[in-house]
Amino acid sequence: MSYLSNSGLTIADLMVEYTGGQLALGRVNLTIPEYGIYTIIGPSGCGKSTLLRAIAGLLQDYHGEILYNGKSIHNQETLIGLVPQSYGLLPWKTVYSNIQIAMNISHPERRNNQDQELQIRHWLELMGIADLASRYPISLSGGQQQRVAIARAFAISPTIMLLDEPFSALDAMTRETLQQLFVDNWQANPTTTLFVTHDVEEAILLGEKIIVMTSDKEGLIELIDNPVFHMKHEDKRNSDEFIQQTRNVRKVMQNKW
Ligand SMILES: Nc1ncnc2c1ncn2[C@@H]1O[C@H](COP(=O)(O)OP(=O)(O)OP(=O)(O)O)[C@@H](O)[C@H]1O
Repeated sequence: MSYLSNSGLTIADLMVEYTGGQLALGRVNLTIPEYGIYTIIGPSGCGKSTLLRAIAGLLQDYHGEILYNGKSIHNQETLIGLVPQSYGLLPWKTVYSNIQIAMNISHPERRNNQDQELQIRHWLELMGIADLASRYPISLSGGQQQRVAIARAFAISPTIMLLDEPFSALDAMTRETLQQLFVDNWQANPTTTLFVTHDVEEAILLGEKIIVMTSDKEGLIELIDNPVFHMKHEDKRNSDEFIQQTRNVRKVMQNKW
C-alpha cells in the first residue's frame, strides 16, 4: 500500500484483540488529514479508548497499520500527546513535576531551562490551576487532575494529540471555558487531533468531522461532515446549524447504535 508523505494519520484495517481472543476493536479504516481535528462518539465498550491506545503505542499487539505521513507511526519520531481517561499522573510527583518530566522526555534539549518553566506556568495558568503547582495528584479533585493531564499534553506540543473524554470530570462552566481554549489553541497551533467524547454537543463544537462508532465489531463507522466547527466558537451553540447538526448526529446514533 502506498501513502502520500503528507497524508496525515492513516488507520488501515486496524483490529485489536485482548488476551483471550475477545475482539475489542473491529476493523477500522480511517484517515485524519495532517492538522485535522476529529471528534469520536460511540457507545460504551465499542473500542474508542482501545483505538487511542493503539495509536499512542500503548498496545503493540494489533492487526493492521497505523501510519503518520506514510510511515509507521511507531517507527518514527512522532510525538504523541495522550490525555487518558484515568489522567495518567505520577502520584509521587507534584503537579509541576508531572508536566516537567513529560517535557524533559519529549524535548530533552530544553531540559529544565527557563523557557520550560515559563511554558509550565503558562499552561497551569490557562487551565486555572496555577495555585496547585506544588500539590500531589492524590490531593486533587478529579476535575483538577484532568486539567493537569490536559496541561501536560498541551505543554509538550505534540504532533498528534489524543484525548479520551478530557473534560468529563469538569463542571459545566469550566468545561465551556476549556472547550473555547481548546479550539483557540488548535487554531493557533494546528495539531492532528482525535478527541473522544460522550457528549453530542461537544462532538459538534470541537470536531471538523465527527466519527460515529458502532457497538458491533464489524468496524463500521460513520463520518459526518461538520460545517458548524468552522463558525465563530461563541456563535456556534445558539445557531440553527448547531441545532440541525445535533439532530443529524442523534439520528445517525439511533440508526447505528
Ligand atoms: N485490558 C483489557 N483486557 C480485556 N478486555 C479489555 C481490556 N480493555 C478493554 N477491554 C474490552 O475491550 C472493549 C473496548 O473497550 P474500550 O475501553 O476501548 O471501550 P470504550 O469505547 O472506550 O468504552 P467507554 O466509552 O466505556 O470508555 C470492551 O469490550 C472492553 O471490555
